[in-house]
Amino acid sequence: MTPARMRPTHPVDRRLPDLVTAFSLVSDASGETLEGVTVRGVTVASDDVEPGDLFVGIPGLRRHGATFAPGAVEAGAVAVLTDAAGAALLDLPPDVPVLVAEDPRALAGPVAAWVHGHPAERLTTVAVTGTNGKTTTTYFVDAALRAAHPLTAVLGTVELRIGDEAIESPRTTVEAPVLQALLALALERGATAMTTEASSHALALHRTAGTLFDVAAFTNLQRDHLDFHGDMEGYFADKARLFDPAQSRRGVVVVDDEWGRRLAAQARIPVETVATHVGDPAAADADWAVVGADIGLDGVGSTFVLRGPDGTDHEAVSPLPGLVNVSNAALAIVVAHAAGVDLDAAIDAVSHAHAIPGRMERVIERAPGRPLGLVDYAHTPDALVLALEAVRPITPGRLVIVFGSDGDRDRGKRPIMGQIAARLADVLVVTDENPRSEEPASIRSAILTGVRKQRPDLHDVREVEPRAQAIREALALAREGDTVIVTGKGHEPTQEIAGVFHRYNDRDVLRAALAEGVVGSAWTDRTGEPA
Ligand SMILES: CC(=O)N[C@H]1[C@@H](OP(=O)(O)OP(=O)(O)OC[C@H]2O[C@@H](n3ccc(=O)[nH]c3=O)[C@H](O)[C@@H]2O)O[C@H](CO)[C@@H](O)[C@@H]1O[C@H](C)C(=O)N[C@@H](C)C(=O)N[C@H](CCC(=O)O)C(=O)O
Ligand SMILES: Nc1ncnc2c1ncn2[C@@H]1O[C@H](COP(=O)(O)OP(=O)(O)OP(=O)(O)O)[C@@H](O)[C@H]1O
Repeated sequence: MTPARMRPTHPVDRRLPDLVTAFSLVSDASGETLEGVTVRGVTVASDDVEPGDLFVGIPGLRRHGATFAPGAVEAGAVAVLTDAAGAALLDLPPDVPVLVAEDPRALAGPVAAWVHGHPAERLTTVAVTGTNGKTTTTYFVDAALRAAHPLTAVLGTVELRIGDEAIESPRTTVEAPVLQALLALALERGATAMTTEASSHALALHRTAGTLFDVAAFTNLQRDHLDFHGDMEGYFADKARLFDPAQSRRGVVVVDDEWGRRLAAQARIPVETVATHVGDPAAADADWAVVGADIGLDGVGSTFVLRGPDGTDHEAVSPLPGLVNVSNAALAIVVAHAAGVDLDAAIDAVSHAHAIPGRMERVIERAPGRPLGLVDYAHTPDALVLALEAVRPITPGRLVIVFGSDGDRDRGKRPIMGQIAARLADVLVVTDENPRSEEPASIRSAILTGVRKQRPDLHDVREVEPRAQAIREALALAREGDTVIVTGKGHEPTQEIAGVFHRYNDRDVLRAALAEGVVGSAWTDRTGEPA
């Protein structure tokens, strides 16, 4: 099923004249024409139209959505909402009312919320924004919300999940009408809470408009997406939109970086602050602070002490490796508490949070005769450093990495990623990620240029394709005490090669290789050297 089809199964027919009145829309249709029309869904994409929909023709960044109104009407749209420029493009049958508003993109969410009966008002809702850690934090928050809510929904980069039913997600934050329909469906299924990632694109493009979140969360801000937001100020301003009274009731902000401190100072909603770096001066002024952390608990996660606003210390656990996940876990606990979950229950639930698909996911558990096998989404230099630094303290043996770099994307990062891997890991298996239209060998070659800077003799470096074979070779090289980390693709269910999406998943390959008995097979006891 596609996300656009995840709609309530019992939609309510809403009278178009009521919608016109509720949003003060201008209509070209006579009162009589409007009178007979009812809408039961909303979409901004002609391909997603279902019979009975209102099609919103958005003036896009590339083209005007109104151009696609005839196709939308053919597919069953009963009315069109657009702006004056869009209306001027239209030549529709006279029985299809055209409604005009100044900013249809900003209205798509509120109109969809209205059509679906404002589902968010009947759910506990949380939105998580920030450059890194959104997915992880969202799943930790969901784990904590489940302590108080029998059925929850979680929406983000990895999947769109309601209870135990999930479909692949097309992007980090779905289109505004899709979000409202998902909320309505979640309600129908009996959910009482929902957590979503809110990307900066989504906030800039009003995809979350129409929902007043109970709690908004901010992880951090690092350089990213400047092609879209212009500069860091623009990027920050778009993230800050989530902390507006029209968008969220209250906020929880990590104040480890300057952007978080600015956000907390300027937000026009009540904000609780969280400092997650032990010993950071920011902790003195923060409401919540991580005052001690012990990484490597049970060979993987970490324990930490979270000091609350009343000065009480709480022992907590992050089930995922590395200090960044102490940050994410601390934030999630405070967010869930702000959303009404008992603090001890939130702490307990986060400590037992299930694996997050492709985020430091433990696919092979460390065991006698076996390495630890992890899959992580790190696909930028910064994330790669964090991932490898997180894994080193939990690796008594050698750290083996399988990695590549994307085609048709930032070429500059390829040698940097190679150099980082050579510096922070012991054994490197360089392979393909999503080569897209590029020649895979030339991407690997650029990575190896960076590897050579750090390790000119290429000792313990292999170049292997295809990716599945690279994972098998890494496992063959690994022994008890080692860690094999496969980075770059995380949960992704496909690999894009020469324009074709092939079904492929790192976790499946790791599991299959384990089952085939590949672990350690490259070693011969006689020589002590891998074959
Ligand atoms: C850069 C960006 O975010 N673009 C978004 C923007 O597109 P746009 O304004 O360029 O749309 P357009 O192509 O000019 O089309 C205008 C309108 O015509 C409609 N249309 C277009 C073609 C057609 O056949 N029928 C039709 O109805 C489109 O749905 C749209 O409503 O508005 C569209 C409608 O809301 C979005 O679908 C589209 O997201 C595109 C698909 C996208 O890829 N966005 C990515 C960059 C994104 O949002 N990523 C973030 C995560 C970023 C990260 O952290 O990595 C995310 O939340 O996933
Ligand atoms: N709090 C954090 N600070 C910095 N880096 C982090 C943090 N949490 C996770 N990371 C790193 O960022 C990468 C992506 O993590 P995650 O998927 O949770 O973030 P995200 O914001 O959802 O990013 P994306 O939208 O790309 O999935 C991981 O590889 C991890 O190593």
